[in-house]
Amino acid sequence: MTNQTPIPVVVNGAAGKMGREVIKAIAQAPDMNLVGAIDTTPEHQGKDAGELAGLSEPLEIPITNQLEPMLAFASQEKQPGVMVDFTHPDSVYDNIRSAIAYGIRPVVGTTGLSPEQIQDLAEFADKASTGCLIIPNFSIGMVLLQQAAVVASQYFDHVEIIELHHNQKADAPSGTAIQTAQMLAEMGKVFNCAIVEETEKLPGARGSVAGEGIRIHSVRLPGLIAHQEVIFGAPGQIYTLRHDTSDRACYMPGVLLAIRKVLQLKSLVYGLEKIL
Ligand SMILES: NC(=O)C1=CN([C@@H]2O[C@H](COP(=O)(O)OP(=O)(O)OC[C@H]3O[C@@H](n4cnc5c(N)ncnc54)[C@H](OP(=O)(O)O)[C@@H]3O)[C@@H](O)[C@H]2O)C=CC1
Ligand SMILES: O=C(O)C1=N[C@H](C(=O)O)C[C@H](O)C1
Repeated sequence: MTNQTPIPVVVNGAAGKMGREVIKAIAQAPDMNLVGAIDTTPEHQGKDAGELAGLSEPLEIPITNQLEPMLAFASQEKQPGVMVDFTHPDSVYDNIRSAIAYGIRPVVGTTGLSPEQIQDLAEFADKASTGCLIIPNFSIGMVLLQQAAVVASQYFDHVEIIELHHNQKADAPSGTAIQTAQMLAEMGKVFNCAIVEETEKLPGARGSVAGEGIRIHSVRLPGLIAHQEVIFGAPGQIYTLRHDTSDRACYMPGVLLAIRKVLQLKSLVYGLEKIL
């Protein structure tokens, strides 16, 4: 490790399930320094971010709901700063724009951005020549599953996606399932040509069509964390790819990599596979 100044990092959504995990990971990364912890939850205001994350020692960084002043503060650091965002689909677009406006590089795990919003943010980041990473899934296992699915899609014409998550998840389908379907749709063929005329006796029974005929089904249950199956079918065979998350720690190597990589970028990049 060199003597370089640590990367100043602001965590947005610091009191959430992912935010707490990110704070623990940053506290253990010698090349990073937590400079701000934002969260809107009223009962966590003023609490120490480290203690809330379960660290034995306080980090002396209190949780605040003041994003803009914190971005302004981080922009005064010697090193360019990074904002990690794990908040909510309703706020993430504005959070990214604010960070870029202050010259702070966003590393975004929050899902639920529309394609139009992502396009708009890409133009905004381009104009500001500022790196921005939007990563629907930070786990290496999911990148490998998606790569395997792309290979399989060359040989199978029928595929459906099932994603299963905890029931506190705000958006459906998951950002990962949408990205997986996009990757398959980019293969340049139409999947799942119907061989009978189908009638849905209950609306939604056949899931939602993401593009090129690819259907996504969303399951929400307590007891789940994050899981995805991509199921290919052909006469006489089924090929199933499945990824299971058993601990949110699985996302942390990807988050730390993204914090380091975003400083080298001058535009918006979408997907962990692009920075590996
Ligand atoms: N890319 C990836 O690999 C992963 C992505 N995710 C995504 O990350 C997001 C967060 O997930 P998770 O941590 O499980 O969710 P949580 O609800 O546990 O955490 C979100 C936190 O952000 C707070 N919050 C909400 N709005 C704002 C805001 N405008 N500014 C600051 N803080 C805010 C929430 O407070 P309050 O509860 O009071 O609203 C909460 O404390 C989701 O979109 C999820 O899909 C999750 C896991 C992995
Ligand atoms: O909300 C979650 O938990 C997760 N959200 C992301 C998504 O929507 O794809 C990533 C992972 O599935 C966990």
